[in-house]
Amino acid sequence: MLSCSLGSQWNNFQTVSLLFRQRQATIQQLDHIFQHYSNGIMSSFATKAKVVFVLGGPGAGKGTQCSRIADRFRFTHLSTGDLLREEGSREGSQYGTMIEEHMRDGKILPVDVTCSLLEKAIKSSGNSMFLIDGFPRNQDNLDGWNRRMSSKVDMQFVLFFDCTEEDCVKRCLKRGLNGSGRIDDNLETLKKRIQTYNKHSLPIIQYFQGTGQIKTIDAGPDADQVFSQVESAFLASGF
Ligand SMILES: Nc1ncnc2c1ncn2[C@@H]1O[C@H](COP(=O)(O)OP(=O)(O)O)[C@@H](O)[C@H]1O
Ligand SMILES: O=c1ccn([C@@H]2O[C@H](COP(=O)(O)OP(=O)(O)O)[C@@H](O)[C@H]2O)c(=O)[nH]1
Repeated sequence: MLSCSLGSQWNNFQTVSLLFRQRQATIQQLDHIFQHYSNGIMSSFATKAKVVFVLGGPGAGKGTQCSRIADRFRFTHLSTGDLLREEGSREGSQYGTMIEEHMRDGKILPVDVTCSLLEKAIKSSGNSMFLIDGFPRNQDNLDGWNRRMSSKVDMQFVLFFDCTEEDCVKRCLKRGLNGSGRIDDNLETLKKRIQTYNKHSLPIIQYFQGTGQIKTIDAGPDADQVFSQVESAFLASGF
């Protein structure tokens, strides 16, 4: 039996090399053995992509912190909101109107739309470590992800930015006033986003709390102080 550990792969190569030196195998046999062993070595390196989900209320600071984590720990930051906005404004997209309407109403898009964009971004990134920012936001998201993606990646943990409703609203309104250009950074949509968050996203956060996969960050202080908590959480997980 071939083992996938590097130690035994090395022993296998030593055996092949000995056979060759002792002229006890034909070139064809050696080639066959070499292919077999090198496939084993390749599979021992082909590890699954690592994924961290990043959750929290609208404006909690998920995007701000994800940029810093990506720089510090070499993750690729996949903001589901940004992926949806890009898809929504892509010429010829069949989802343009649907995305705009859902965002304006603070509603969550069907998981197939979001998951397809995530899968495409993961495949084309060239990286193997991902922050998935703003997803999963409801049971449909979580079920769809589990059906489609969970066996293809290694979920590490869920980073939860715990922020008061008051701070969330203030930050989004300020972001809007500073020219975010987002159709949902206004008071009317924000009320709906907060309702959606409380009704659909909090139960998902509570679910992950139950499974022990959550790392909670106090998102109230300034961004530097928040990042020092985040950094400790990643270092404690071996990143
Ligand atoms: N810790 C913080 N304190 C105050 N403002 C913050 C903090 N973190 C982010 N912000 C600001 O709040 C707004 C929302 O942050 P963002 O990272 O875009 O949130 P999210 O991705 O959760 O919607 C941005 O304008 C950002 O500059
Ligand atoms: O997985 C996702 C992520 C975002 N959205 C939509 O995109 C909006 C903006 O999301 P984003 O993450 O950009 O902003 P946040 O509300 O977290 O500040 C949400 O209100 C939803 O309408 C969605 O449907 N599914």
